[in-house]
Formats: sequence, C-alpha cells, structure tokens
Amino acid sequence: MTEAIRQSLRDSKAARWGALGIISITMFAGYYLTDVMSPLKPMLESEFGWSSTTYGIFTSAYGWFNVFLLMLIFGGIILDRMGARFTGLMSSGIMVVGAAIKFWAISNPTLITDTTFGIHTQVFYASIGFAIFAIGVEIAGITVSKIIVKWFKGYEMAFAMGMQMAVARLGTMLALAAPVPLAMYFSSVHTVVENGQLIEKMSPSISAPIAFALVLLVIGFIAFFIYMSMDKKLELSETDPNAEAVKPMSMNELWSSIFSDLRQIIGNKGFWLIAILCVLFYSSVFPFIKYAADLMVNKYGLSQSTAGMIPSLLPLGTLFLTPIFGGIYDKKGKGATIMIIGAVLILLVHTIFSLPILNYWYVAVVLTIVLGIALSLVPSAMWPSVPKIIPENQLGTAFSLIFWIQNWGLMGVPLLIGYVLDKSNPEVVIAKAAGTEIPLYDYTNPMMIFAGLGALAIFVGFLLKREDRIKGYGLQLPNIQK
Ligand SMILES: C[C@H](N)C(=O)N[C@@H](CCCCN)C(=O)O
Repeated sequence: MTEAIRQSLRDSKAARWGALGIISITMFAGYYLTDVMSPLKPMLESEFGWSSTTYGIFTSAYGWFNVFLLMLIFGGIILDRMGARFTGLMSSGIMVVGAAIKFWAISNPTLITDTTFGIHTQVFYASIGFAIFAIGVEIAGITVSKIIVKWFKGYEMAFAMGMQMAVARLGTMLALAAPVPLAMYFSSVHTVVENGQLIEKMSPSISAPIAFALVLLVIGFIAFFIYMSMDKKLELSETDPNAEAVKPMSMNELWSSIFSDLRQIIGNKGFWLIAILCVLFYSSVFPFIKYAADLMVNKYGLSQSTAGMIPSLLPLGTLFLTPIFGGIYDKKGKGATIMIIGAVLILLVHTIFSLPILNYWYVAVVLTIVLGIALSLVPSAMWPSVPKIIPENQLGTAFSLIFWIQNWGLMGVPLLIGYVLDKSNPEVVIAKAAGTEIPLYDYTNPMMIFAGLGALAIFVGFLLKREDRIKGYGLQLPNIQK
C-alpha cells in the first residue's frame, strides 16, 4: 500500500467529530465539578461557617498535588509514552475517586466541628478530594488536547479545540447556574435551638449538586471506554503493515528520552512565553469565576439564589465564540493578535469591576459578556498554537508543563484573593466571629489584582508575537493546509 492511497480514519469527518464528541462528555463532567462550589460560597459560609480564607484554601487545593507532587508533569510524560487510551482512562478514573471523597466530606456533618492540620476537618477532606480530582481533570485536559491534535492535524484543529472547550464550558455554566437550585430543591427541615426556643429551620443540601457531579463523572468515565475503541481503530488505520515493529526501550533509554524531551521543551523561548501568557490569562479568569457569584451578591446587590445567573453568562458566550474564533484562526491565522486582543479585554473588564461605581446589575451583565469574549479569544488561539511550537511526540509533556505552570496561578490566586478579601474587610471577619449581622465585602482590591494580571498578559502577548516573527513558528498563519 503506498503512502498516497492509504486512508486514515481521521480522513473521515464523521469519525473525527464522533471521537471529539465522546471525549467532550468526559471534559464536560470534569468542568462541572471544578466550579460546582462557587455559587455555594455564601451557603458554605452560612451553613458550615467557612470564611473567605477557608474557601480560598479549598479552591487552591486544585493545584496542591498537580503543582507540589508534579502529578501533572508525570501525567504528560505518561501520555507521551503510554498513549492517550491508558492516560485518558486513568485520568477519568482519578476524577471519579476525587469527586467521591469531596462528596463524602461535604455530606458528612460530623466533620464540621473538628480540625485537621489546623484547618476545619470538612475543609481538609473536601480539599483532598478536590486535589485528587484536579489531577484527573488536568491530565484528562492534556490527553484530550493531544487526542485532538492526533485526529485534526491538517484539518480544522482550532475549530475542534474550540468546540471541545465550548462543551466543557457548558459544564462550567451548569456549575454556576444549577447548584443553588439543586441544593434548595433537596433541602431538609431541622429543629434547632435559637434564643432558647426550638425552631424549625430549612437547611439546603449542599452535597446534592456534588452528587450530581459524581453521576456525570461516572458517565464521562464510561464515555472514555467508548473512545478507546475508536482510538485503536485510528491507530490501526495509520499503521503501515510493512513497517518494522518498534523495539521497546531499555530503562536507561527511557529516562534519557524523557530528559531530552524536557530539555528541548524548556530550552524553547516560545514555550515559555505561551506558558507565562497562559498562567496570567487563566489566573485572571478561572479564579475570578470562583468569586464571581459572591461579587454579584456583595457589589451588585443580587440575592444568593440569583447570584450565579450573571456569571453563568460568561461560559454561555464562549460556547459559540470559541469555535468561531478557532475557525477564524484555522482559516486566517493571526493567532498572536487574537491572544493580545483577549488580554486587553481582560484588563478592561476587571478594571471596571474594581471601580467603586456603576454598581448596577446590567453593568455586571455587560462586563461578564465581554469577559466571555476574552475567554473565547485567548484559548481559541493559545492551545492550537502549541503544536506550532512543539513537535507532536513531545506535545503531552509540553501541554503538561504549560498546565503545571498555569496551576501555580490557579492554586495561588484564589488563595491570595480570599486572603486579600478578608484583610481588606476586617469588619466582615469581626461580624462573622461575633455572630452579628454580616456587612458586605468590598471587592476593589481583589479586582485590581485580576486587572494587574490582565495588564501583564498583554505585555507577554506582544513578546510572543515578536518571538513568532523572529523564529517563524507560524502563529500568524492559518492552520488549515490547502
Ligand atoms: C484548567 C485547564 N488546565 C485548562 O487550561 N483548560 C483550558 C483548555 C485547555 C485544553 C484545550 N484542549 C480551558 O480553556 O478550559
């Protein structure tokens, strides 16, 4: 069979989009669990007595194992050596285990009164569960990225990445809109003593939205099994029957190939610029989402039950726009410019959010929509640019290193914001401790931090564009090969 007439399964549009559809289910479930707690922040404070710092600690757990135990980097190395089938199944299984631990911690009221390692025992176990889950969802993220490159190289790759991210954002959207109604729907009546009197109190079920996440994640795990058979067929369709079998590597060869990959990647300036842009950009959006519902209550005067609605518009816009911008990048190029425009929007939105004026809900709606445009622009160009800078056999490792650097921000920034929020609002902390009426948080300082990240991202975007001009990565060129 000659090279010219051999057909790969990826040449079939139905097969590549079918594969994409299946892996997107797994990521949808993962993104739902990632943000499910953010609209519940006020409830976690009123029902379980969490503070903003406690919430920040829990949220930062996302990066604990990925960052400090280098789990993500191991994930990337495993992906490049063991392949997408093994790594995808492993990571979706880890997601289920982590979510189950988190569910157990949140639904177990006996944990509320104790402390472990100086933190609330419930927060401790919920954080451990979240940290384990995060290993899974992050490794699944790099696996899915590599899978898309495998199926879509030379085709509509940025559009496909955009579509996958759009489905994942549906998960984020659901996580912002559904938890409070779900928790209220499953609320139960308790008898409590207040001012010496027995009264009946309705308590929302904070664990119900997490139970729902667990069900979604199990479906995502099963979906990955289905993908595995497609992946096998793809490989078979691309295997040359006349090719010699690849000789297995000795342990020494394996280690030296891992170190050589790492050396090449970290010696690449383009890689560093993308990674730094990535951490700055994502740290100004994803941690913001964790506080967005609370911002709506405290700055824009929305009720707890409606506060998640405005932030849920953020992923809504990205559903349509990420694939559209991805399609533009595929056909017209201008990847670096697209990323810079996205970073400018970030700076603009967070600066306006930080101003102690214009506290009207419709201003929050407009700003959230613009932030959604930024969250479509940057990722639609950033991820499809990585294969232009790094060769395919090192992509798993490169994506994992980028995610690893990004996770420092995803871990550190929420913690910083929670800390800054408590420090800038001592009256709230005092009122909580005294059990008196809790005043509103002033979000000026946290929002200025987010704006600062946006400003830095613009600067790095320009450096990346310059580096592209020097090295000729082709970031400004279309992805579709005519
Ligand atoms: C949080 C995660 N590490 C991340 O960066 N997710 C990106 C998507 C990356 C891979 C796309 N195929 C996101 O924008 O959600």
